[in-house]
Amino acid sequence: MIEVQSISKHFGAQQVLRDLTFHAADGQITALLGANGAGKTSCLRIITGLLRADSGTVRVGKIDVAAQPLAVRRQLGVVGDREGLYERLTVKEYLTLFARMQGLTGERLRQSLDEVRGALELEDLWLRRTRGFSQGERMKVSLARALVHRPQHLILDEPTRGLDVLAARLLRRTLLRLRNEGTAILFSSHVMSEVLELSDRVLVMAEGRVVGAGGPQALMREAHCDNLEDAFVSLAYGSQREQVEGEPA
Ligand SMILES: Nc1ncnc2c1ncn2[C@@H]1O[C@H](COP(=O)(O)OP(=O)(O)OP(=O)(O)O)[C@@H](O)[C@H]1O
Repeated sequence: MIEVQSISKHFGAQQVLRDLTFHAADGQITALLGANGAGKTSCLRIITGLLRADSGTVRVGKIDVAAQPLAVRRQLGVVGDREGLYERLTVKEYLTLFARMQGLTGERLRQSLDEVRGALELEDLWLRRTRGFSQGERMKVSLARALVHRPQHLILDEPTRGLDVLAARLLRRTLLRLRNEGTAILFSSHVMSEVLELSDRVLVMAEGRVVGAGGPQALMREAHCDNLEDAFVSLAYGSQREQVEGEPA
């Protein structure tokens, strides 16, 4: 479970997160929907420990991110908005490096590498250096890096951006399988069809707060809309914006 409790964040004079509270449960896919600049990436970066909140707490699997960032990283897989591939390394070398940094050795290391190579269809790329990889190839390697230590929690920032149909489909299939295995998945997206297909729960963010939360169907009912895009527009750009999710997770 990922628990975000009353986090706030300023950049200079700009307040980007305002007393933000929500949770993402194990065995569920939770989507963060919000306009450009709503604060999704800032929020995800705080959860992963890349950015510090001004106030509030984040717990991943009950561990406080600010107090024990390394312990949290062991439980967390992250596919970020900036791909950090090491272009001189082959896929195998790159994933081995990250798996070792997560403490995997010997048979466990070998098994984990075999698993991600098969699950993400990396066979043809395995011994290639990542320099010049296409967007879809880079995503597959990033996702493999995020999953190689079998984390209980997975965070993805706009994961299907720039992917072709087959790569996006592989990603969606992988997320649904992980969800069914009990992983807590939190992802941001602007693609309504993808959010509708994948999400058990949607958090609509506007101006650094959650202004709507629930299953896609429930959000549509709440907004009196028959599609998610209209419901999102109504909730995110409606005149009355109140934080609706204030309960401790
Ligand atoms: N390091 C930073 N320094 C200054 N301002 C920042 C920084 N990071 C984010 N911001 C600002 O905070 C606001 C929220 O940005 P953030 O990237 O969290 O939004 P987002 O919801 O992910 O947007 P998008 O959908 O466009 O990716 C934006 O106005 C952005 O310019």
